[in-house]
Amino acid sequence: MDVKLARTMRNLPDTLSSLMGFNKQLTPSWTESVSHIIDGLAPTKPQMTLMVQKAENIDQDNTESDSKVEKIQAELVSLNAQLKQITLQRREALNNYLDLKGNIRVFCRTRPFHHEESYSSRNLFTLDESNVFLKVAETKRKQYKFDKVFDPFSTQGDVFSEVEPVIKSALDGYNVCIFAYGQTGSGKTYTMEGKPTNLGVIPRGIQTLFNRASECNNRFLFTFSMLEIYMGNIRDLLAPRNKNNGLKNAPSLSIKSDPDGGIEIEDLVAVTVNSFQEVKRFLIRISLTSLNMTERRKAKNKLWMIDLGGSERLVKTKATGKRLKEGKAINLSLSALGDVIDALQTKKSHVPYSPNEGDLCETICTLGFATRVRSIRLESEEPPEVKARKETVIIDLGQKVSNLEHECEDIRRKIKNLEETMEQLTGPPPTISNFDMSHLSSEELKTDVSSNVRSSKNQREVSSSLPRFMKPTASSQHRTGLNYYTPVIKRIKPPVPPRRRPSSVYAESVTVPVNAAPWQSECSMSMTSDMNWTPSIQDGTECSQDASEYEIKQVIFSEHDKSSHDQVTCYTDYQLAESRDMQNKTEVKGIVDIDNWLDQQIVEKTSTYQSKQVLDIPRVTEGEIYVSSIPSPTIMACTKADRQVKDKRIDLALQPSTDYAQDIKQTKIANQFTAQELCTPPFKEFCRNNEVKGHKDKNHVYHGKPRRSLQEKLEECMLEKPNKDSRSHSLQDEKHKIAY
Ligand SMILES: Nc1ncnc2c1ncn2[C@@H]1O[C@H](COP(=O)(O)OP(=O)(O)OP(=O)(O)O)[C@@H](O)[C@H]1O
Repeated sequence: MDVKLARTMRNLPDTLSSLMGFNKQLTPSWTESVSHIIDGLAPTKPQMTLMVQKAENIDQDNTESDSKVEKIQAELVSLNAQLKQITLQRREALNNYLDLKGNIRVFCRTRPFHHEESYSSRNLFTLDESNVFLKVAETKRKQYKFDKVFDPFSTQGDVFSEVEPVIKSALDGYNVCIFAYGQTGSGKTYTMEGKPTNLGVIPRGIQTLFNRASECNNRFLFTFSMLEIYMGNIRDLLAPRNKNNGLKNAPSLSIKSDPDGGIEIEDLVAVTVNSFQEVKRFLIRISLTSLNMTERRKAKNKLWMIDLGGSERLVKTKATGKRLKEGKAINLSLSALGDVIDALQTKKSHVPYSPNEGDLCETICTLGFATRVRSIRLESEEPPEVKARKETVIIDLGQKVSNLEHECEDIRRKIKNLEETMEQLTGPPPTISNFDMSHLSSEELKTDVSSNVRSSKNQREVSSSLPRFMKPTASSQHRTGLNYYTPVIKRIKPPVPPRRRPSSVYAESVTVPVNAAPWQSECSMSMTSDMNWTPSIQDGTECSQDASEYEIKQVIFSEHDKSSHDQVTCYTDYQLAESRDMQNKTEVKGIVDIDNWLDQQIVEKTSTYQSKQVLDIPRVTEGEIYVSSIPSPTIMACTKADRQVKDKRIDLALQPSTDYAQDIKQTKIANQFTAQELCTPPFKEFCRNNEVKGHKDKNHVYHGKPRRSLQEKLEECMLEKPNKDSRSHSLQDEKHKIAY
């Protein structure tokens, strides 16, 4: 009946119009057909009853489903509000916790002894939770105090659990810098990078960032850069290259600061990454120890994770030639790092970021000095009762953070379930297409890049004898009459909806880093440059800082930006939808998509790099430990950009209490002791097959090879075809490498 009825119904208008006007059609056959239609249309009584019932059921169903949807919507609104509230509380608690713990925190980790290490050296130190006691003479022990001491049995997880809260705070808009300091072989790389089976701080940190970012209501854009500071020059390790334009010839980059206090490294390639897996591709591929950076839009907070060059003394290394030069520069750099920290710690009126006020780091000094000095306070100044109260508050806050994190997780789970139910009831939500995230980030970066290039053109003429990144800032040029100052071009900012500031704490975390940020992120670089400046002038040696860096730039969009879409979507989804568009935009502006970047490298005759890279990496099993006479400690310092905590509930002095400069100084002294009394250079190297290679001259094995820059290593990996010679050369030359 249905098909027939449908046809009849379709014809009904014609039929009715005929009835109304065209009497001539009232023929017997027409009348018959109309009666037939009417018969068909009129349901029988039982049919009618059924239809009415059906209609009632549908109505009822619709009403039920509508009320269900309404209920879910209401629940979602309430849960999202709760989540927002709890997230703010968590953020506030976490930041209070970190502030109380100290904005500069120093950990000491001693690595396990190798079985070949002398037994006598094992009695040279003892440890407790926060002290290392070093036996410096028969009856004399020196005490070194840290925020936490990790004994040789500590795991990578133990170390990371101390660092993790600081890394999480980077997502809240704080600048963070984590670096490892210690002599060669003390375990810096192991701690920072780890091994594939036992990941260190850097990969764990990156993973945490991605995990947290995907849970968060904000959207993030992570970009990844990698650079090396070597012999006074900054080189971009991700810059496109080919055979003719090898890394050796790659131009040195300059650090540029702008009047806003922002610091940028000009023309630095930034590759977008969407997941930990993508970052891992870099790690695998480049296999470097390094530094990470997160960047919050507007606030531009950065996370740096740095594996510094070895801190051993030159007298011990007996290095000559290029190696001596490099060693000198590294040690000068490290000692300048100590001086900077010392000045901050002891609240000296001048922080030797730089030799004079007219150099590159002027802006950094100005912006960073007050913030840092305010945050540093010697532990000994703290009365015991305050300390005790502080400890209690820290424990409470730690517990609070963890409870709140659990609450957040619960709520997120509920939200997810409700959204799934909603989807079943109403169908999938519309896809987001109107939120152009790429233009926000890339526009900003575009202006940065272009302004960098612009200022660099001017700067290039200034003091060309200096490494490029040490050139004076625009403002100092201006002040010293060089007049190379070029104002940063007016940034074309994309239209951004007004930012919502749900609470003072959130507002702080959004706004304060703009002022407080520079010192943290820039100190890494400024220390590097400053460290080198004076010595380079004084002794004429080349400057170098053998630290390499990863950067992850992160753009966080305010919740308001996102709330217009009324749904939580992680960046990855968005990125998929917009990837082509974004790619086109970002490539022009110095940000490239990871696949593109990798393709570029492969196209540029690097098809062999992977096997080369693998060959270059000695596989050291977990059981193996690099030989050194004493597991001299790796010092890890974590810093978080300071800002005032306005939580009235905590009426304690919030100054941190690390004796950092003292620690650094003492570490230097310790190295002297170890050099005289304790150290015997390692005498074997690890090979891929774990075979121990003996050497006639042990010192030669340890010191004989110049420190190869990361860039050189990379270049070798990228440009050379693997051959037996290079492979054996590499295996013999490389004492050890990062095992990624
Ligand atoms: N905590 C640890 N547990 C086990 N092995 C460790 C630990 N720390 C370091 N090692 C091992 O000691 C060796 C030297 O460590 P690592 O390469 O990290 O030193 P480093 O300080 O980074 O040296 P360099 O300054 O030359 O880069 C490596 O083989 C590493 O696996």
